[in-house]
Amino acid sequence: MKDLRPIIWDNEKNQLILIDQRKLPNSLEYFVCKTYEDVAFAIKDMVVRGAPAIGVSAAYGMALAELNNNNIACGSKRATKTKGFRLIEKAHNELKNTRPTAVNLFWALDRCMEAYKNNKSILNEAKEIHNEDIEICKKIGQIGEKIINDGDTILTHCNAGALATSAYGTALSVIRFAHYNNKKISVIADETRPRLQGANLTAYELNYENIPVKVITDNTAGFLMKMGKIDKIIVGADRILKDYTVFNKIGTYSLAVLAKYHNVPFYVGAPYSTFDYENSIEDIIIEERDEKEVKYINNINIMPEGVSVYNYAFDSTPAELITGIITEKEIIYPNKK
Ligand SMILES: CSC[C@@H](O)[C@@H](O)C(=O)COP(=O)(O)O
Repeated sequence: MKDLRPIIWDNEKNQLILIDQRKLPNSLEYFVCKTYEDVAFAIKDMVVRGAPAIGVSAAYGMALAELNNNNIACGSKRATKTKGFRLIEKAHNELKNTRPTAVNLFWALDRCMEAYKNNKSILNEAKEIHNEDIEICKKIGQIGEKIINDGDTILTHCNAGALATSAYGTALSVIRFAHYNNKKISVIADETRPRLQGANLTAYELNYENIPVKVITDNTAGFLMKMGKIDKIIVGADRILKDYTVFNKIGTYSLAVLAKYHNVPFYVGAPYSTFDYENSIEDIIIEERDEKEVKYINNINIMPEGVSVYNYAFDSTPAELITGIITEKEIIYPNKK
């Protein structure tokens, strides 16, 4: 079976093709980006989501800005070098403002800006970031699968799978490679309110590869741990600080606390591009999304008029709750002396 590739660069038409994740699991449709503004919209509206995937998409957004810029430069209204630079800077800023928490976005955009400043092709840089991400995710799976035992039931949160990256995923790459190595595993996917990435995306991609998966409401996780039905938890990450504080989808912290209480090993799968060595916890902006995501289910209001909500998209989990961080190079054990 062909593996899921959420990000495709169309070399003939010079356009970016994304799996439209808003439409899953009911239909597999594609969203075409011809300009960097299309890419900015796709990230904001969560056509594409997941830390590595938004980084790679944003890099192609920069490439589209460069290509469209070259078209202007070649046309009748030939742009001056300074005007060209300003246009690339504008794309860089607009793409940076799409989502605030996942560091891969800023990392990929800065890498493309640097390439541009050094007179290199942004498109080549974007393709490099894309190909690297595929290899890195594969490595995370190959290194991480060693922690999985035959017969394990693994709980995961949100979607840290192929759909959140260029292929394989981070947390789900570990699960995939255990499955590829014939370990009999099963997965419990938190539905992940309010956007339901677990129910819509994780269940979709595991089912697509015939990896056994069951979906639970988020508030079922503790009870399953109490009954001894969870052997391990593996989640992804949107940002990891130098003290190994992990920012990930809202609900990750609650899971980690529950895991500690129930002695369930708690792992994070993430590439080094997710590490942020510069900022500390108080510098990180936790995205707050539209309250409609909580207030409405299937376009039907579920709350009394005038009542407000909290809709934080991410939370932070301290290193003391984390058993290991699986990267493309090694497994880091933050609490091993
Ligand atoms: C491999 S991706 C890790 C995270 O990006 C993922 O778990 C997550 O929290 C995604 O959040 P989302 O809001 O869907 O972009």
